[in-house]
Amino acid sequence: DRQNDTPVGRFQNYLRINTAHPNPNYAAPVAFLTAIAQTLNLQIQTLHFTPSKSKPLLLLTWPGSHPSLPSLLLNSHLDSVPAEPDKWTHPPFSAHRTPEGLIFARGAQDDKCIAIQYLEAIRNLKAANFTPIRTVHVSLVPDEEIGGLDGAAKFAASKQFHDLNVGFMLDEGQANPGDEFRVFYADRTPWNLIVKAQGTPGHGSRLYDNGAMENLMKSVEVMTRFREVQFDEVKAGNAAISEVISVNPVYLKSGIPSGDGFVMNMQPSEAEAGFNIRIPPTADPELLRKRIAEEWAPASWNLTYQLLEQGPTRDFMGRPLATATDDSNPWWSVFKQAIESAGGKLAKPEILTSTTDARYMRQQGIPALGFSPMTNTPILLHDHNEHELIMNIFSRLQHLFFSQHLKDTIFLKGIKVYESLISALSSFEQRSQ
Ligand code: MET
Ligand SMILES: [Zn+2]
Ligand SMILES: [Zn+2]
Repeated sequence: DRQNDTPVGRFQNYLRINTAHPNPNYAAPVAFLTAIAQTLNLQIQTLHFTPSKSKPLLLLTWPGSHPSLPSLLLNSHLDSVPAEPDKWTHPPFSAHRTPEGLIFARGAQDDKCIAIQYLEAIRNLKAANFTPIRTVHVSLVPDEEIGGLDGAAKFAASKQFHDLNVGFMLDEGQANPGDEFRVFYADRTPWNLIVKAQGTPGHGSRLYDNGAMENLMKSVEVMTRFREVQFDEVKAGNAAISEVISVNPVYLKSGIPSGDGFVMNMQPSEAEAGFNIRIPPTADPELLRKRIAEEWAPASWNLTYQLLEQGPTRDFMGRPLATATDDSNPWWSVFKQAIESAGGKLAKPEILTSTTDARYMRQQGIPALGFSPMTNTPILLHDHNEHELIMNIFSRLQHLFFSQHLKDTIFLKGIKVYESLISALSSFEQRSQ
């Protein structure tokens, strides 16, 4: 119907497909986006990087007039983090639109908005008879929220990807409560660290050395001190959060279960803690590995550890994963001009506090920027009541009362920004890149 046959209608319908972990439905969004791509006359491929074929990657292509030039890649992930429906004002997969034009849904900001914006921008450019010089690809990838190992990681390492000859990539960014567009030239790489302690068990009343709890607590204390030193740099204004190493405990596990509680008069022989670590490109990963082995989880305290590095920290040449935002990167000035010609103002380029799939493309040496067209919007990714917002004072006041959404005017303006970006970046002719 007519309501559905609009950019906002398509956005809402996409949001109504539940692609939240731990069991994202990938078949439905692939079918949905394929149908849109057919109406746009794009080339459509569904790639699989797992034997079960349960994690499809949809690759859409708009061939350029000079297909031998390096191409432009626009990326968005299909999956989202889970939602706790009880804590939302509107059900997280209803894509409810308030009278003020706020759309509530898990994935509204992270990052289903950009998938639809890419496709609507292409629709408008095609309607205006624009022909790209460079080929434009849109990748809709699975599993970003769980590390991308069966998604972007395998895609970026594949022959299919290599054959795309990608020259530049745009990926997701983060909303800005202010009115500048945020752009990200690097991510922090996530490491998951599990520290396991063993120790002497015994009666709950005894005082002795080398208990599992004591050994684990020593580790937690050392890591907490490291965390404080990093955080103090941020608090003192010497660094942004994204420029330091963060180490946050995410679970603690020990004790001898009894009924719905624990045995209280026994000291356990095993204890475990999990940490989420994020490493900026400026940090030395080797130094951190050494620190973990020698200071955080030394064998001399009866500690062992598992370190899962979720993706690279260095590119294929051993360089930090950061995209240049100066004249050494010819794509940068084209990007910047495209934002300006759409009437936007760019914020100072930042490192992203969190992580995106762009790290896998940067690893291949491809310049990649994280970008968000969400200005004047509260940062609600992974939060309850994710949404988009308007710019006038009346709406800002309204926002005080309806603080959880993606305002459709911001969403529609975002389509215009992507039209400007796609047309400029795909028309950029310099051959050396
Ligand atoms: C665990 S890989 C990254 C997943 C998600 N984008 C995050 O930053 O947490
Ligand atoms: Zn995301
Ligand atoms: Zn996310």
